Amino acid sequence: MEFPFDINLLFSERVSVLDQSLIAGRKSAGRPDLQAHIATVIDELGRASAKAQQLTAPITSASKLQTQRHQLYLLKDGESNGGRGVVVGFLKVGYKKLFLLDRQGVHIEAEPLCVLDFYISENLQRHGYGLELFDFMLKHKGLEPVLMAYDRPSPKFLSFLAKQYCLAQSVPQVNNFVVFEGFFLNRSAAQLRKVPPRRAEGEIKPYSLTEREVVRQEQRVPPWPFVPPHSPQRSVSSRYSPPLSVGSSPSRAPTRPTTLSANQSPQSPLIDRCRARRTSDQGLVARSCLYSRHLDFRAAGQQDTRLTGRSTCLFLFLSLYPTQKTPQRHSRVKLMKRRAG
Ligand SMILES: CC(=O)SCCNC(=O)CCNC(=O)[C@H](O)C(C)(C)COP(=O)(O)OP(=O)(O)OC[C@H]1O[C@@H](n2cnc3c(N)ncnc32)[C@H](O)[C@@H]1OP(=O)(O)O
Repeated sequence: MEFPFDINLLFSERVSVLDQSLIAGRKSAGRPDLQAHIATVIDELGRASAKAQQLTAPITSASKLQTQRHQLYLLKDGESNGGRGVVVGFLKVGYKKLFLLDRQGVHIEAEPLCVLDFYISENLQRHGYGLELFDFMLKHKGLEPVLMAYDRPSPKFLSFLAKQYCLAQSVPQVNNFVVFEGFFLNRSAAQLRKVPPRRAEGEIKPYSLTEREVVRQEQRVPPWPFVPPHSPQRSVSSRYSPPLSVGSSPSRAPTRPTTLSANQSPQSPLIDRCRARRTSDQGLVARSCLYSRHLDFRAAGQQDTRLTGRSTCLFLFLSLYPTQKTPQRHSRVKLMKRRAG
């Protein structure tokens, strides 16, 4: 591929490695004019590759390279074009977090180096340039081709991989990436992570969401002190109950509007029921405040020291049953006070 400027001035090495900075060697650093030419070369290569693969739009361009953490290996022939050089082709790679299926159909989370785009000028294909470029990248990355993933490889590229690296047996996937037999072997446990089986209600979530999901699961059913053992919230453990936050009221059963009629004395059963509800509401408020405080502390990565130890149990017991006067309560409070010191 020829350009109206000197390729050797832009790229000093036979193979140049470009990244977000679009700098190829010391010459182009701090030279916006040279960087503009480099951008022109990348854009032209991206367009030619897209055309060769019959893609609707290029997947490689200078602006894309500047925003993505990919690496582009560019091969030139410095002697051609009267000594001004020509660009032979390029290979673009990058790490991607993928959910893959191994031979047994188990979902595996991995972040392999992937071949994202690969192109050799039409008139120079089948001359060994593709192999030269690919070998350079493998050496530079210290990798074996079997450990890489391939983003929707074209028939020519599949033929290339089979011929040059004996990669023919692929492991079926549900996405566009192709991996070959041996991909899942010889990898450390840290490189491959088994993904828990799919849940009935949804898709496999990206790693970060799975982490959040764990936190949300923890918040679903608060531990005992925050919810009494026989409360409905506790028995319906699978139902989601939104975490309580500071200042919010605890949820209550809908209450019918109550108006006192003239013949109702202050000692009427209705008043007693209201008192009972007020008392239980106080307990609820105390519980919700404690629990929301506990969540806030946990979110801030701190330990809620006031909620640890035996004194906590006493505090909670008193706040949950503030007006209960029974011999059992009396002896229990005494015992707890003694333990709390
Ligand atoms: C993830 C992706 O990037 S997919 C996109 C891959 N890119 C393309 O399809 C763009 C068009 N093709 C090309 O640019 C090139 O053919 C490449 C990059 C695939 C290979 O580069 P080359 O320089 O041709 O490869 P090289 O000369 O080292 O190896 C030749 C082998 O590649 C394969 N190959 C190359 N061209 C062809 C072709 N037209 N038809 C079938 N196989 C081909 C063959 O296995 C060939 O061996 P053979 O000649 O004995 O049959």
